[in-house]
Amino acid sequence: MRMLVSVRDVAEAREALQAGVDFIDLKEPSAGALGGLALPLIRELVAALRAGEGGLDARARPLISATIGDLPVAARADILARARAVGACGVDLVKVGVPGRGEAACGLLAALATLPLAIVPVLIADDGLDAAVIDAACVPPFAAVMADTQAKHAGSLLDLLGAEALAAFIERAHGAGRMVGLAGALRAADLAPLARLGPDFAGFRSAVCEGRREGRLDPRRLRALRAAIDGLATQVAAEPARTAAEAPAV
Ligand SMILES: O=C[C@H](O)COP(=O)(O)O
Repeated sequence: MRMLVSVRDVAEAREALQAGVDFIDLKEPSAGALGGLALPLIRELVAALRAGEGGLDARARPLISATIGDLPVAARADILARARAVGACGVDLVKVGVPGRGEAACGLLAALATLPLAIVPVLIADDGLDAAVIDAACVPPFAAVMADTQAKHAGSLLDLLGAEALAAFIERAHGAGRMVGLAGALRAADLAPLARLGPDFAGFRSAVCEGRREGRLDPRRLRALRAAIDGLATQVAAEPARTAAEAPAV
């Protein structure tokens, strides 16, 4: 399971790189769950990350994603324009929040699928995941699909949805050949169940900040989470052998 961390500036990007994250996600956490940074700042951060400026290690080469901001599903024209503008800043992936259910959300996904961009639909899952919306988000143009939460103080994505619903989401997305990411106030306690679910990556902000997610990244928490995720990989890799050897005959 790869690790995505949301950052708002060069100093935070440096902290995240030093901790060895796999994805740097450009976001303004105080502007909402998928708060967007100003376009000039996104361009500046992408250039600094690619060139290794400002103490950033260009050899680390994380994937760079950026969010477009929290926009209502009805603001389709604004969403498409903002996705194009963020994509033009040179990021690898453009994360677009898809709130709601039914035709409005599916219509937005169909429109996003026409853009010549590497878009990651982020299904806002506080009220559950709609099967039709999952299907519309799992079509080939999309680079990956994520589930995340809007309300960050109501528990983690796992608390809100439960492992069964998330397993069904991951199975559907993997079956369609999409990479899957999970986020939503995920904490260290969620790591073991997450690893069992097997998303391709997990996204973090709340768990790696001093205090609330609107605060600053905490290098100590970042490194501890990186180590815990690395430890999980070893643990999960060891599980099949142990299971085969120790499983009782039935
Ligand atoms: O995309 C990742 C998010 O920024 C995660 O934020 P969170 O851990 O506060 O939900």
